[in-house]
Amino acid sequence: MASETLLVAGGRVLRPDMRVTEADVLVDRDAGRIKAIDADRSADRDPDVRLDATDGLVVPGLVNAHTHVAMTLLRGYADDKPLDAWLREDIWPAEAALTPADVRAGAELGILEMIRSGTTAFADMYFHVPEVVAAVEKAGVRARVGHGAVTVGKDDPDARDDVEESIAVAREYDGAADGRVRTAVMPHSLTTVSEPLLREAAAAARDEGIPVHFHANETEDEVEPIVAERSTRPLSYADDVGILSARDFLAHAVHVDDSEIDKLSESGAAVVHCPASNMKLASGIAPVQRLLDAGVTVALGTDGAASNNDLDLFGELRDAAMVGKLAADDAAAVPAAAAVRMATQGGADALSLPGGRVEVGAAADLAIVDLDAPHLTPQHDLVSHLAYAARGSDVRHTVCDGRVLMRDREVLTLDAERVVGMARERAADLASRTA
Ligand SMILES: CSC[C@H]1O[C@@H](n2cnc3c(O)ncnc32)[C@H](O)[C@@H]1O
Ligand SMILES: [Zn+2]
Repeated sequence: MASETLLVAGGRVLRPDMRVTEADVLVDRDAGRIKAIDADRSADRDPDVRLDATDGLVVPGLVNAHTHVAMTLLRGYADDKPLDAWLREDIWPAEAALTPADVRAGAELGILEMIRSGTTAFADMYFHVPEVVAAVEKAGVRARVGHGAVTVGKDDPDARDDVEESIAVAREYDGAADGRVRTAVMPHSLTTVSEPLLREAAAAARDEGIPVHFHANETEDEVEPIVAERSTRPLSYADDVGILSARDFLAHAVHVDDSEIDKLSESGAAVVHCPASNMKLASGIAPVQRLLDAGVTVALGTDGAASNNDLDLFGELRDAAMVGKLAADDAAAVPAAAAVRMATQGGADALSLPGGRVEVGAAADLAIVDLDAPHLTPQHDLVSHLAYAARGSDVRHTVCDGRVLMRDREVLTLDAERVVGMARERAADLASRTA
């Protein structure tokens, strides 16, 4: 029996080399792959499903390469503090009160927000991971998920338990949701996990062929103790404990020196740039153009919704292009195409997930951006529009793995009203419990 088809018809298409061409995109729904990109618009005149892309631009589904999705419940809970105080005084005490049902509600809310703004894949570091997996499965997106292990401040058995949970969760859920869920071992950071347990996490990940994901070089306060205690830079330490390989990806890399940029480039480890979170927590400005010049794979992440405060990756695209110029003191740095590559190809490559490119044979993970808007008029350069002018609310349809997740701005896989209502209830209850 012939497989079912989806035709995304009447639009323009962003190609992997950043050219924009007029074409229809034909999708094999059973395989979840792009079957044809047809400039003659004759690919399939009778598809099983048709999406209208008139006045639209078909782009790869965006990849949010670092978040803590259930932190949507903590959006606006604590603002205007630097990272360390924010985590210790507000966020960690609140997170200690989160139940599995809270994480489920927060994850569904975050995924709803991401589907609405054209994100089809994300990396998530949190706890109560089965709830995140269930939300991903239901919503139809892709994710690389993991349990974030923290050992600082815990006695030995508790510290070990947390790292073992990170390893066990990574083993158990890799390949869940028909392969849309992949995993990573996720030690929280180089300063919040002890050296022996970092080494154990690294060894387990290597044995399983699973990546390691962690926060690194986010603030000066995090770099200084490592340099003082170990007389080495944090990424040299990360390399030494075994968490800097071509599979691994780290969030932030704000305060990196030349030797660390070389290390990233030699190892093949990817960086997830989180410009909004870095600005809001005043962590610093990552040297993105220098990373790109060194050949490092750079992706974009929102970080959690409590330090952003949204999960709209279009905001990161714009922030990355803008702040990249400031960091380099050069208006030509991080041009629009580089920012778009980070949000698409860079994200898929960093996470080792399918997608990130609209090309034949690639995963059918797509966002169709509606160009018929005053703020997207005129249309001299659509790559410029994606980086500097488009917003998540411009996304008209979202497709992941060949399945339509949002059609004409209506999310089909989640009941938006129920998800928002549940998140409101859970957040109010959490606030009353932590007051
Ligand atoms: C233990 S699960 C992950 C953990 O990370 C916390 N977190 C959120 N944002 C950041 C950030 O910018 N740097 C470091 N850690 C962060 C989150 O609240 C969870 O506790
Ligand atoms: Zn983070």
